[in-house]
Amino acid sequence: MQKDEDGFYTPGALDPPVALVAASNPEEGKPSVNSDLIQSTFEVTVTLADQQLDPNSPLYSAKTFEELGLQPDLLKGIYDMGFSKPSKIQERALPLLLSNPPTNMIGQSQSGTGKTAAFVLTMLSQVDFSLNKPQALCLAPSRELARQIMSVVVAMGKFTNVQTEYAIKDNLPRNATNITAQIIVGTPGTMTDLMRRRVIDVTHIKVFVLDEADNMLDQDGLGDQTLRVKNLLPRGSPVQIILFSATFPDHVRSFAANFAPNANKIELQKEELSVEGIRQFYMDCRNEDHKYDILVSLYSLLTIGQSIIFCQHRHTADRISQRMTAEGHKVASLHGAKDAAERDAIIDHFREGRDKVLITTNVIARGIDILQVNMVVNYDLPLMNEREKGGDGIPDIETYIHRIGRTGRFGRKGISINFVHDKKTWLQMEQIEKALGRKIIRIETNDLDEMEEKMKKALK
Ligand SMILES: Nc1ncnc2c1ncn2[C@@H]1O[C@H](COP(=O)(O)OP(=O)(O)OP(=O)(O)O)[C@@H](O)[C@H]1O
Repeated sequence: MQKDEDGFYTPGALDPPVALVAASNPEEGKPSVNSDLIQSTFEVTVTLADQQLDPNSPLYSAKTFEELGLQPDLLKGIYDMGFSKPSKIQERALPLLLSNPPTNMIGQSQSGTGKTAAFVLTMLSQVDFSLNKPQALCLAPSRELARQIMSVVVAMGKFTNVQTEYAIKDNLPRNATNITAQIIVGTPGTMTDLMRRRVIDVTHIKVFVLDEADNMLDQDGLGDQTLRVKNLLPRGSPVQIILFSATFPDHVRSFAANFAPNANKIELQKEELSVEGIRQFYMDCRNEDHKYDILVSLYSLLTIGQSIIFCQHRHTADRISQRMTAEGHKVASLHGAKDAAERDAIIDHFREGRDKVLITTNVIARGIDILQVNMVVNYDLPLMNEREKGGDGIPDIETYIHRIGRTGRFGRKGISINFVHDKKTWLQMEQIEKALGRKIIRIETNDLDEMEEKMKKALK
């Protein structure tokens, strides 16, 4: 797993608010209830409204945002973003998060189900806008995710006087002395640095959020740095600690419980971990080179919407993108070895849809929310680090869940395709399939028409 945190901020375009039609399988035969949604070419559509009325959906809620105890200015912000009803995690978490006295929370919900709004609304609710001091800190594992979270803070806080600041590399001048912003979002290394140098005065901090918390607490990942931030928080006054993720593997659960003592917990069962709307496929490639050929042959499908191609190593991402570019295809590559300004420009281009195919590493496996992404390719399956869990060759189930979760956001349909090319990778994929309890369907590599048909059907 890569630990990237560099660079400075250049404002990026955001996805437009949600007003979506996800097309359904006609057999499911649900009529659309929301007439002002875009009509799809498919016979029957399942709208976001339908899903939010289905008690079995993670997007379901029996309540309205008004019933969740939010301030009027924040309600305005939510509606301005195009949200009409809470999702399940928002309905369940918000009343607990906003209760008085504030209580810690460990919250789990599938990828793309609206966890960000739950913790952002909490930070915005707890802050005293008349006090120009840092009051809420939020950590994320990558600068790309920190920037995205900040864009949600700004959008939801549009009708408040909230002031915000980044704690990501190269954002503040070296001689910055004193941050007066109330909400600070960043990555752990830079956050620690700013706290140690007292650029962040911690006296008034009352909320501390970890997004992608299992990753942030993982001893083999960012755990040490995150712990350092926590240890720099004031000891006397209580700080509400909020941990959110789509995954909490067993080996971080007890650590999470110590990190956020006496927390309210919202947990998923193992079989609920992956989102239904993401159809998973695999392709049997002959060898490494054949993987490249197959990727190239998929290009027209990759660009129907947008796609993210995940590789295990930075050099693979670079090599593939250079080769594809030389052969006349338009692709971008993003990884932690690029400098901050470049990383910001690449992700912003992709968000704006100017690039349709992004070749990357685990750096953006988590949290990144780009609604137009309807395909994810695991060019290399995600594997545990050699140091972790006894060795290379063991599939990293959590990273797999997060990677495929870059598509199928908030009720949309998406496709993931795994490339396997030998017995070892086939067995690794079988382990993933078993762990998630969902079938991964084979697609022939030599029949492009069949491939296209299957994929288009999966997106219906
Ligand atoms: N109540 C809502 N109504 C409509 N859209 C929503 C609502 N809540 C969140 N969304 C949208 O759903 C998308 C996914 O939300 P978000 O990024 O918070 O997911 P997440 O649960 O944090 O996912 P991940 O686990 O991948 O980080 C975003 O585009 C967000 O704007």
